[in-house]
Amino acid sequence: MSMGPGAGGPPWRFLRSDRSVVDNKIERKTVRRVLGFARPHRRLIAGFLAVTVVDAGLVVVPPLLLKAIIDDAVSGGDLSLVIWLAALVALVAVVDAGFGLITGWLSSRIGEGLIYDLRTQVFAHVQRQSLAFFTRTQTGALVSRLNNDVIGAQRAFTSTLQGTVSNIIAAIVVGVTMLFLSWPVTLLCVALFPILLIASRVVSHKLADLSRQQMDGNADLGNAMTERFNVGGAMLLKLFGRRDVEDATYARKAAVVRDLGIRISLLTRVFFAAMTLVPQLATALVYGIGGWLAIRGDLSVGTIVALGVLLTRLLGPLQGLSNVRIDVMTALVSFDRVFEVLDLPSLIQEKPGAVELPRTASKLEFDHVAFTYPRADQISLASLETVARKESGDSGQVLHDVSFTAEPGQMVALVGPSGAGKTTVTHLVARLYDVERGAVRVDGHDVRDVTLQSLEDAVGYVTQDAHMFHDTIRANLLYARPEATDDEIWAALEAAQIAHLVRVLRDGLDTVVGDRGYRLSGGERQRLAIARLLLKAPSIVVLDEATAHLDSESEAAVQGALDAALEGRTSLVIAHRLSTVRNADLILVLDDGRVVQSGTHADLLAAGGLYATLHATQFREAPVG
Ligand SMILES: Nc1ncnc2c1ncn2[C@@H]1O[C@H](COP(=O)(O)OP(=O)(O)OP(=O)(O)O)[C@@H](O)[C@H]1O
Repeated sequence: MSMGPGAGGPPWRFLRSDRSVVDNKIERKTVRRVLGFARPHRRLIAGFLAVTVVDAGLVVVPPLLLKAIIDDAVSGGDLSLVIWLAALVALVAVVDAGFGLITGWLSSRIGEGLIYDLRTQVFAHVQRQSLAFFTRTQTGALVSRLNNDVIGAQRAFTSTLQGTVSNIIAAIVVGVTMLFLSWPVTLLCVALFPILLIASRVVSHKLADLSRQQMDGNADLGNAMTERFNVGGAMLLKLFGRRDVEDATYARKAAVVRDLGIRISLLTRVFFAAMTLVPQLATALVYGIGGWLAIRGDLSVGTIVALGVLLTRLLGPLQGLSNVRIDVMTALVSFDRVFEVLDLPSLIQEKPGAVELPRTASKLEFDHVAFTYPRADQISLASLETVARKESGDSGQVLHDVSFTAEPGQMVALVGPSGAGKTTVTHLVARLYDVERGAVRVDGHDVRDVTLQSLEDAVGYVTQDAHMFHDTIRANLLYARPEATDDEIWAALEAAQIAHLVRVLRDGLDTVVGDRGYRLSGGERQRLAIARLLLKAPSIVVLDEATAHLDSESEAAVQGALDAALEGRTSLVIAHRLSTVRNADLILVLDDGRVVQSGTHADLLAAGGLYATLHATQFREAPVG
């Protein structure tokens, strides 16, 4: 089945089951693209091929010298000729070793260059995927794609390049030399070779299929571990007491990989058994028929020995060439898997001719916005989700006709029951997703018409579980503004009410936080994220307030940090605290994706309805105002 990535067609054409790639009709397009990747290295490749060709041609020289030693020098009793010829054999060996070094060096430069190109391109491309892509894709599968497949592609590429060229040249040079020495013996040996070709043809398809299944199996195992061996996953596992079930599931997946490994190894061995049997039969033929011809006086002894040696040198390249099919298949499968990722278009694209949004842009407007979350098949690759199911439906419309305006410097608070669509509204501001109908505008510009960079610069987010990289506090803060000085960092930490905490840490700004670093509490983490936001200094702030119960001291600190973060900026806040809704210039009450009420705290309380109910149940009185 041919469903390769190509231009045109709907984006969900990429959701394909893995089997469609297994049945590898090796596509010309893939080969052309691989050659495209090789193009920047063409000088090195040309040098590499030139050395390889000369080196491969050298393969017939020692057997011919051997023939001359036996037939001319030894038979003629010419000692000085023996010495000269032996010295030549040694010289050829030295030249051969030198060429080996040069080709090794060139091939590693080409190979590593290729890995570098593929890696950087895939990384850059994945980074530019929409947030939706990451909500579906399993990190383990993606990491495996970035590592294993890229390396697999490179390895197969260089070994194929070297193997094919040197083997073809060697096979031709050796074959012609043998024909020249004795065509009857050579033709008889060659008659055995179709066995090699048939074996290779049968096995290579099967092996490509199995090795792809094994790659997927390994990725699956990797995924199982990345999902479970992090704090969140491990905790879930413990809290639900699922150890035995997890053991069994993992064992089942590992067993699949084990069985595939055994089948691959067995198949390879059968293949190589055929490969070694044929040369031995051919050698017997050379000595048997050659010996008979020598007795009849048609062949010299030196020629038989040379033929025997040449035959061993012919079979190596022929075996190599029959493996080329397997190498090429494996390489193309790896390349195909990498290209599959490279071909996935991002849902969020910058328009050609997009304009720069001024950094000071601060008026935010939602104009009759409707939104539906994209379906899985529009955003991700089935092969990057272990549990890839075709989902029939989409999320259904999540937002309906949402309109509001936040004037420069105003605070708009979003409130509403769980699942009402508050987070979704905030996602649309910086184009984490695009609206389905209507428009989101900043300073009158539709966010789809401005450059992504300028939009990202103008809008800052602080989420509840603000992510920190596993790095120092300083590095995490500098992420927002690399050129910030220590004084500016401390000023931001002061304003975010977290400076006192950082000061008492033994390593201060150099304390490592994030995944495996110093444990910050929810409130501290959010204040650190606010400091990061202050350094970035966006003109529009989107904030999801911490819901975690804070003690009064933290509450006061968070309040202070928020005041600093929001001052002079336009803000959209998912409000969980009474002080926030009280201070808001406009409160939007969302229910089931619709704005059901809007106004100030006082207006809404007086009006009754959903806001009054939420007020009674959700917003607790802040101890410090
Ligand atoms: N990535 C997604 N794909 C599909 N549907 C989604 C996605 N994210 C959220 N939804 C759906 O959109 C609706 C609104 O979710 P949203 O997270 O915006 O609500 P919320 O008001 O922020 O809720 P909460 O207060 O619980 O965080 C929910 O029905 C949810 O199931």
